[in-house]
Amino acid sequence: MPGQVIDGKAIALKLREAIMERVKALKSQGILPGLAVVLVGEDPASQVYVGHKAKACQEVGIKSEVMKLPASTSEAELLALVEKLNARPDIHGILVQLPLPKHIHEEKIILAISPDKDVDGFHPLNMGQLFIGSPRLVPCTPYGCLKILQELGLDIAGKQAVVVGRSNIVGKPMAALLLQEHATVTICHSRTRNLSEITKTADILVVAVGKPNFITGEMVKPGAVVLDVGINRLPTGKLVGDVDFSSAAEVAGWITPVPGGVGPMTITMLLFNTLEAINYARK
Ligand SMILES: Nc1nc(=O)c2c([nH]1)NC[C@@H]1CN(c3ccc(C(=O)N[C@@H](CCC(=O)O)C(=O)O)cc3)C=[N+]21
Repeated sequence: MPGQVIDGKAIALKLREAIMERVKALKSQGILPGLAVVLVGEDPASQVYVGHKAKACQEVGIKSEVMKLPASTSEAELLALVEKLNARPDIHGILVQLPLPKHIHEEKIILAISPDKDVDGFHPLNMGQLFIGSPRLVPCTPYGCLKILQELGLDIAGKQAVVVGRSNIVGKPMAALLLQEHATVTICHSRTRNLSEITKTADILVVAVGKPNFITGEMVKPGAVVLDVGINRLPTGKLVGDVDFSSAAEVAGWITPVPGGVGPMTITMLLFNTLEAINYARK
């Protein structure tokens, strides 16, 4: 029997309604949540994502400030802007859109963002807190994947979870979150041998490799939950994930589509983290 398609958009909308209520309550206490989104360069895909983020903020009542800087911006100039934003009491969250132009060291910028305003959860302090089991601000995409599992009422404890991809922004924090929820976690990557033997053991399969249709139905355990983090634009203009949806959906118990799966949850968790960051703001 083909698996059920997970409506990430519907789950995201439901969570955003709760976020909207929290924003209202904060405003009645005189607190206006503020998010700064910094975009360096003119990458068209990044422009679109930043637009989505600003619109989502507006819809729930969060103040967003989008700062667009030319690709020629120096590392020192970007660091100076981050310092300014760190010091602003009206800005609770700072997101510097990645990837950055090659002449800017991403690691240096991430380190410069105050861990208290790091709504991406990429700062080593927040990443470290997650890995020692005391999560603070949690990276939005893996957090969104966890919320999907929780909202659907799917058990994680004791399950076999396989994460395909070992990036700092998705694979590693995803593995840490699943471990925290008591799954038995395996991380696979480009050097993994017998990948399909391992993916076939997964009750929960999370795929974040950036390769269109990389995981096919034969690699999926019958009944598994498949979360597809990939967003790949084909030359035809079609948007596809890292999972071959049609073959995997025949085998999986639950599966996220692309678009309309994990993506809307990522933005929802960014809104959520912006409200969380208010708790870390210095009074
Ligand atoms: N510092 C930083 N933080 C990020 O969180 C970050 C980043 N840099 N750089 C780029 C990636 C990408 N990303 C997406 C978020 C939402 C959708 C999303 O909402 N997708 C929708 C629509 C897709 C579409 O139509 O284009 C969907 O999947 O249904 C996609 C991609 C956040 N990123």
